[in-house]
Amino acid sequence: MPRAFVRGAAALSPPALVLTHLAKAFDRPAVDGLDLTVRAGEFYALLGPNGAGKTTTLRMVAGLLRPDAGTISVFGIDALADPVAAKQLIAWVADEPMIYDKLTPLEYLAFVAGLWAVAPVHAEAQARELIDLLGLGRHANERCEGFSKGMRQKVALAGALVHEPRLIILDEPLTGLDAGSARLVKDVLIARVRAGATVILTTHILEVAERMAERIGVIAQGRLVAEGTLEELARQSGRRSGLSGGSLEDVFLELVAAHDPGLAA
Ligand SMILES: Nc1ncnc2c1ncn2[C@@H]1O[C@H](COP(=O)(O)OP(=O)(O)OP(=O)(O)O)[C@@H](O)[C@H]1O
Repeated sequence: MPRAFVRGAAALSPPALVLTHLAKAFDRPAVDGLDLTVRAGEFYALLGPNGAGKTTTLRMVAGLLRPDAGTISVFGIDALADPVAAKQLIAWVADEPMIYDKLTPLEYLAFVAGLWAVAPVHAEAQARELIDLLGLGRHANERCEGFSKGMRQKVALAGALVHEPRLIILDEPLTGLDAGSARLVKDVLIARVRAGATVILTTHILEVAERMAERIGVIAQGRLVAEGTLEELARQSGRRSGLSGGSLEDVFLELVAAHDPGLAA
């Protein structure tokens, strides 16, 4: 499908994700009145220091945690009122995903596709394509129990994509992958965005956000403290510090320190 057509369709779609005043506290607030909008068809990276509330936010979007307050809308669907409809549009890939060790990648993907009621012929074609794209072809018929952490991560990603979700949410998807595997995962995600899907990922690898994301959101202490393209973020941080330019690392540390002086170097 031509890219311009895909882009045009995305522009007509409701946003992939709208969070308003989202809040969740454990013994103290983890997500604290978060407002965030991710457009349809966008590659969006969520950055923030350890404990900023990124995973908690995404777990609420994926329907794994109930917010204390706020709203979650996924392509216009109220995810709190109709979680099943929202979940059908979402793929969630945790930072330490669970897969079934006794199954082979092909069996696991067939199982997951069955849960989503994907037609078996289509599911098998999807599964084989994903397994090949992620470099797992040689292991397609081996049980996952002998797989390395990186191989398991790729099986989990393939499982999350097999029902062709419109919103793909990944928590630290590239941590622990070698350079070759990371490249394969990045290529698969970019291909999905080109085909019209929306990707939201968290990462501590700033270069990933810098190179892949169309927009970057920075979270600190459970709130969105800055958002935009890399250039926009640099301008926001430059205005504060009186400096301009700088790498995403400079900009990120500046923005986070401005909202949490305890983190200032
Ligand atoms: N299940 C839980 N029970 C108690 N506290 C929790 C729980 N999950 C998260 N928290 C707390 O909520 C806060 C936000 O955690 P969260 O995992 O969302 O941060 P994060 O931005 O994803 O951090 P990291 O980059 O380290 O993964 C932290 O203070 C954390 O200790």
